[in-house]
Amino acid sequence: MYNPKSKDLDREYFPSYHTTRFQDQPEPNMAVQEHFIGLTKQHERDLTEKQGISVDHLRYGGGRRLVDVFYNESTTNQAPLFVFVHGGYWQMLDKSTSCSIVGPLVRRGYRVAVMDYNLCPDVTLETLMKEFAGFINWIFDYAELTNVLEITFAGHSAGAHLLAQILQSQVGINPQRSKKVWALVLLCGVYDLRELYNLESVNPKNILGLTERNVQAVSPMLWEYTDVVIWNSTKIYVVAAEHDSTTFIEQSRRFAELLKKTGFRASFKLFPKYDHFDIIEETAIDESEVSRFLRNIRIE
Ligand SMILES: N[C@@H](CC(=O)c1ccccc1NC=O)C(=O)O
Repeated sequence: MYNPKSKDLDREYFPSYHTTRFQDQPEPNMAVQEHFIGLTKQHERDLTEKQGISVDHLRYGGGRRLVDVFYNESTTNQAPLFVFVHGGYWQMLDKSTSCSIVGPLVRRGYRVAVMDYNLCPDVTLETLMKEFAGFINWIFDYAELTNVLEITFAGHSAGAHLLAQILQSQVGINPQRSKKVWALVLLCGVYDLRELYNLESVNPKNILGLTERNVQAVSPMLWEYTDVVIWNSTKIYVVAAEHDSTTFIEQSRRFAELLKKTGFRASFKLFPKYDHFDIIEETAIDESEVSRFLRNIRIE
């Protein structure tokens, strides 16, 4: 139990119920989600239409396994690479809602990759995670081909969960590769799926394909990490938003503790004022708290 006081687990695992915005709307939770989708799609259009940013469309596999890489005329060959993985409970959203983070980072010299992945129920969560491991290896191949020396990965919500896999030895990252990873930023994620997979609201008709037997295999909080030393130059930030549920905040806090105890350079950070959605929306604003945090990682 991550929030022993709660009697409503559906609510604990529905981030939109915890926003303090849109309180004048009949259903603030619907409003916050609609706003998020509308605004993030606008951010995507602005990149090419208003900000002079270019994009390469690439593919790392079949179906929806697509990657967009953004840069502008000042981007150097040796630019650091920033990779963003979207959330949406493994069943919604795509790269058109993943581009808020791009503008401020491209303007500060990064090349930024956002990606799509096959969603549940087209694939089970176990299959999605295998495909995501394929993406991680693909992006390191891409980095090698393009002479990238430094990579930062960030994931939001379900995307943070997917990204945690990079630390698992089965994914097969070697020390040459892990040394390139400057930071791993896990924003508002879930790392233990045992409470969540039984909830019809989050996992309707079990579209994630989870059972009591395989839920441990998809829960980073329950894994054993054996390849810790290869990550000794990577900073890991496990971040939660103040207006996330107690369960979400506690999952992040405890995941950070677990990583620290295991020997990773991990820290927990609670971002005041933000909720699950504006923490991503505001990555589009050059001087927002979250943007400043993301770019300071490099100089910390
Ligand atoms: N239906 C969920 C939506 C949701 O969880 C979500 C939406 C956008 C981005 C991330 C999300 N959550 C985790 O991946 C809710 O209403 O909170």
